[in-house]
Amino acid sequence: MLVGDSGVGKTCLLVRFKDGAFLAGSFISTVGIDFRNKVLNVDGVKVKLQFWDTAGQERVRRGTHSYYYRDAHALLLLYDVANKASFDNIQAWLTEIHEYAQQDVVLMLLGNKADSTQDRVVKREDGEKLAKEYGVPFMETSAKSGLNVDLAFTAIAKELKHRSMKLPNEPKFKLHDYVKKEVRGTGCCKS
Ligand SMILES: Nc1nc2c(ncn2[C@@H]2O[C@H](COP(=O)(O)OP(=O)(O)OP(=O)(O)O)[C@@H](O)[C@H]2O)c(=O)[nH]1
Repeated sequence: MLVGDSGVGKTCLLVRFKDGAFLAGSFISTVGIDFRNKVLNVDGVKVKLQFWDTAGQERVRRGTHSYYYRDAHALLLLYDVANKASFDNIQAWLTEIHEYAQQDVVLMLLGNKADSTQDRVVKREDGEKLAKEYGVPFMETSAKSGLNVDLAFTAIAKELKHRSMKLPNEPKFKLHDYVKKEVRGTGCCKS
C-alpha cells in the first residue's frame, strides 16, 4: 500500500515501477484507491504483488485508510523532498499506521522526487534521521528519473517472499541491509 500526502508521487512511483515510464504533465489526484498488479521474479520465485495506490488528500482519505491498513502486508510511506509539509506530516502518518496497520507490517520510508535538486527543501540526512528514530528502512527515490524505484519495490517483494515461504536453508533476508544498495543522487536524467 502506498501512502503519504497528496502530490508526493505515489501514483507516479508505481507507474514508473510497473510500466517503466514517468507520468509527466498535469497532476490528477487519486480518488479513493487504485489497484495495480505486477508479477516479479524474486530469486527464481514468482511473486504476485497487488499494489494499493491510495489518495493522499485528507478529505478523501478519512475513513478509508484505516480499513485498508488492516489487510496491507507492506506500506511504502512517501514524502516529497521538495515539500517540507509532506515531510513534517510523516509523524502523523506513522501514528495512523501504528494505530491501524498490522504490527508486523513491512514499512519503508521513501523521500521521493530526489531529482528535484533546485527545489529540494528536505535534506537526505533529515530523512535518514527520522527513519532511524522509528527504525524504518529508508531511501530516496525519483519516479521521474527512475532512481531506486526498482530497488524499493524489489526490497519489499523480497521481504514478503521471505516471510511467506520461510525456506529452511535460506539465509534470513535483511531489509535494512538490502536498502543500503541505494544509489545516492538524483538519478537524472535516465527518463
Ligand atoms: N520532479 C518530480 N516530479 C514528480 C515525481 N513523482 C511525481 N511527480 C509529480 O508530482 C505530481 C504528483 O504526482 P502523483 O503521483 O499524482 O502524486 P500522488 O502522491 O499519487 O497524489 P494523490 O493521488 O493526490 O495522493 C505530478 O505532477 C507528478 O508529475 C518525481 O519523482 N520527480
